[in-house]
Amino acid sequence: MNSNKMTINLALFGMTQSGKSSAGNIILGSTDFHSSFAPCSVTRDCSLGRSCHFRSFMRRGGQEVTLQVQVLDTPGYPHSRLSKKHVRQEVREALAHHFGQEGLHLALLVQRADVPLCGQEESSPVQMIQELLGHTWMNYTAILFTHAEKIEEAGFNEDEYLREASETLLKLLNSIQHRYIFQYKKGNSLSEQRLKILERIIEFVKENCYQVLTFK
Ligand SMILES: Nc1nc2c(ncn2[C@@H]2O[C@H](COP(=O)(O)OP(=O)(O)OP(=O)(O)O)[C@@H](O)[C@H]2O)c(=O)[nH]1
Repeated sequence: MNSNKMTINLALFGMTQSGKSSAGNIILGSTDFHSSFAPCSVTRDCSLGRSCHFRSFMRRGGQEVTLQVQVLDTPGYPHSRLSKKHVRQEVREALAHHFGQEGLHLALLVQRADVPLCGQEESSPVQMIQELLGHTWMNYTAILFTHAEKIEEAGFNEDEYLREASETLLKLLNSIQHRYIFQYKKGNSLSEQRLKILERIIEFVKENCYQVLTFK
């Protein structure tokens, strides 16, 4: 790694229509990923998007670092058309292809805040993360709650929401050291949202001492 340049590698996981592509676009500040409402799964293939280079965003050892973010968008899991086996294989190959050598800094589990996370079945995205990232998955995973404006509309703040969350979600948050981000569609401008999300992601990556997971 060039000490004045840093690339942060992220992968998005989540159920169909949870808002993965839209979150990826917000993080990258682009429209690289096709995002739309549908009564079925939209994304069929993995794809990698790259942000522009940010200057004056991050410092390391007193030096200004130029930062670039790479985001891997993945098909929803479970998928409305593709088998679970197919999706797992597609994502496994994409992780090895894009992050095999460089490594993955953080997997974002994209979860709708207005859909309670209940008992984790074999077909849940968390199971896929565990399978693909291996036994240290919990050190490299954070939850990105989309549709967070629905929480506000229902009169909850973030702390109240988390206090009343399902046992499954609370257990998951405990195991990933309470790494979570709320993404709001209303109110803040897109660039404000992006900045807030990026700051949290960088915080998590720093707390993890910039460690990465590699895939052979
Ligand atoms: N209100 C609201 N809508 C959102 C939010 N995030 C995404 N959406 C909408 O949800 C729909 C699905 O978003 P996508 O980004 O395509 O979701 P996806 O997980 O990539 O979908 P698949 O590829 O089908 O799995 C789109 O209409 C988005 O505009 C959010 O935070 N709030």
